Amino acid sequence: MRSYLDLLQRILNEGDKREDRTGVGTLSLFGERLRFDLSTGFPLVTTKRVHLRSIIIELLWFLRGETNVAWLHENRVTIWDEWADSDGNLGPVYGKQWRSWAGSKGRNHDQVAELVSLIRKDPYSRRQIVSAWNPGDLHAMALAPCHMMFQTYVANNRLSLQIYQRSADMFLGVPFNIASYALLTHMLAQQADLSPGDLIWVGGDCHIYLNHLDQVQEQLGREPRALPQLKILRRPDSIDDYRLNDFEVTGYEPHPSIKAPVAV
Ligand SMILES: Nc1nc(=O)c2c([nH]1)NC[C@@H]1CN(c3ccc(C(=O)N[C@@H](CCC(=O)O)C(=O)O)cc3)CN21
Ligand SMILES: O=c1ccn([C@H]2C[C@H](O)[C@@H](COP(=O)(O)O)O2)c(=O)[nH]1
Repeated sequence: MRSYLDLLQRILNEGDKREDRTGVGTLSLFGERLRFDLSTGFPLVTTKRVHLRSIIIELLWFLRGETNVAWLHENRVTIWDEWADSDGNLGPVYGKQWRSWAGSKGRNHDQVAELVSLIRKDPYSRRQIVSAWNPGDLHAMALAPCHMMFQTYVANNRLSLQIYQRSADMFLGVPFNIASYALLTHMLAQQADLSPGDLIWVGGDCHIYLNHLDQVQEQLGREPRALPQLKILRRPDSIDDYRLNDFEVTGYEPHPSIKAPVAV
């Protein structure tokens, strides 16, 4: 994860200091890319402890098509609470757009199921895309999608995935986002009988919140450690059938966690 740390350092050195929607203020750079070869290890930040359980639960929640925090709560995950209304609703966020994008003539599009079948049927298709950016629904979402679009690519029996993140909270959100899409790449590859290839993360506005600067400095003083390995313990029948205990991570020995307030 050296490349992630290098990007943090570059934002500290060269970032544009600016106001933002939350009122906290950030240092920001635009248009950055990180690449991880998933065959060499699972990209989970080691310079602080990252809570993978929350990440897996959040991804399963997206895949269930959920947009209410109730299911997250049943699984003791609270990361979306600040944005939910009093009934727990977030509006038509990722789960809705991924699994039932409302198209014309009342037709719903299950983009994820369509992606899996397209990867299987036409691995060289250049249309292997899932988008959460639905302009007609943005007004009703608690937060506009940050990781808004991803594309997959098959070569040499390896499935690669590129994710575009328009807005990236480099300290809190991005370690979650990278691990989440690495998991999704493993799952999609397994469903298509392929090996996981590269994960390419592309960030638009890549920012460090001004109340995360000490935490980032603390992290940059630490030596990154070997990446853990991810194993999926069985082959579920479909992308809908994964459960928390299907995932096993070994060799994760991170530095201690570092707390930081989330900007709302
Ligand atoms: N400003 C901001 N940053 C984000 O990363 C973010 C948002 N807003 N809004 C929507 C979601 C919610 N996400 C979040 C929210 C909180 C944490 C967080 O507090 N992480 C803690 C551990 C929390 C836990 O596992 O329970 C951390 O130390 O990483 C992470 C991602 C990512 N997104
Ligand atoms: O998965 C996520 C979700 C959100 N973020 C961050 C990026 C920004 O700091 C905020 C969103 O604010 P906007 O004003 O809508 O850009 O949340 C993230 O990094 N990852």
